[in-house]
Amino acid sequence: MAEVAPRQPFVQLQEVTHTYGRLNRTVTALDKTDLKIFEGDFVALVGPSGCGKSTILKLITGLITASSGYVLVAGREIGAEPVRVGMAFQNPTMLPWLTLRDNVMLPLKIVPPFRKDYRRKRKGEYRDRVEALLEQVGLGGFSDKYPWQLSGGMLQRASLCRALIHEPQLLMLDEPFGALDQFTREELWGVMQDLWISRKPTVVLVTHDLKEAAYLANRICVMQARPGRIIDDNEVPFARPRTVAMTYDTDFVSLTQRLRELIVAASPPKEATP
Ligand SMILES: Nc1ncnc2c1ncn2[C@@H]1O[C@H](COP(=O)(O)OP(=O)(O)OP(=O)(O)O)[C@@H](O)[C@H]1O
Repeated sequence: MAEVAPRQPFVQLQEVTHTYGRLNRTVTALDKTDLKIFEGDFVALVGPSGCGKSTILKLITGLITASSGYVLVAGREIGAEPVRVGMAFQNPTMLPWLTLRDNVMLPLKIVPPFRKDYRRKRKGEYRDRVEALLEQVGLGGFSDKYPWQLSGGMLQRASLCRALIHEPQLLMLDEPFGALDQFTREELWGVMQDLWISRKPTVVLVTHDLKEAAYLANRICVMQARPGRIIDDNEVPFARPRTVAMTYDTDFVSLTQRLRELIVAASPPKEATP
């Protein structure tokens, strides 16, 4: 019988250590960390403040270089080949002088291979593509509005569109729903889930919200601080599409409680206050 080759991870951290600062003022943000993320996966990183979640995002996107160890994307060391990345943060940072359509269109103007065709396709295909995506996230009819005319939830929807419009191989989400009220946040989980189901990008989500991690991710990696390490890697077994109602089910609540206990145990002790 022919042997089946093992599936190759799309992103791999091998014994990665990252230290910020120099001389006697250094912080080991990440210590000998291993992580494998497969194509089309949705991985959430959770853990106490300062455990190195954002550092992992920066390493995977090549914004910083590991002090030691290897960061591989698509089987090659990061930086060897350009990788298309989409990002969304807590603050949607839209350009105020551009309409929603033009804000979402920006990556097509900047990122290869799209930028080469930008002028030619701008009025046609690219514009339709932006409109279709805005429609999918419930922003149909708002493309001519300016950022100041929209609510925080609407801007975050647009920010997800901007992160996805250029079909990124990797989607990095750094607490994208952290500044929204609970209802808007839950609505946006649904939007994000629909986008993931229809496009299957490889996603890494950093969040402090354990319910959000369990709603959205296929895998949840729990980290500890000082030094930053992954101490637990959980498959999330719940069927998709997930709903807010499911977050009250016993299995869902047990999972988030277990994660919470792990994080509390992994948090550095609070300094005593006089
Ligand atoms: N540019 C930097 N210079 C020095 N130290 C840094 C720098 N960036 C991060 N750190 C430190 O590295 C550690 C990990 O930071 P990182 O931002 O990755 O953590 P995090 O888990 O994303 O934190 P949070 O949940 O609070 O956003 C922290 O102790 C932080 O203070």
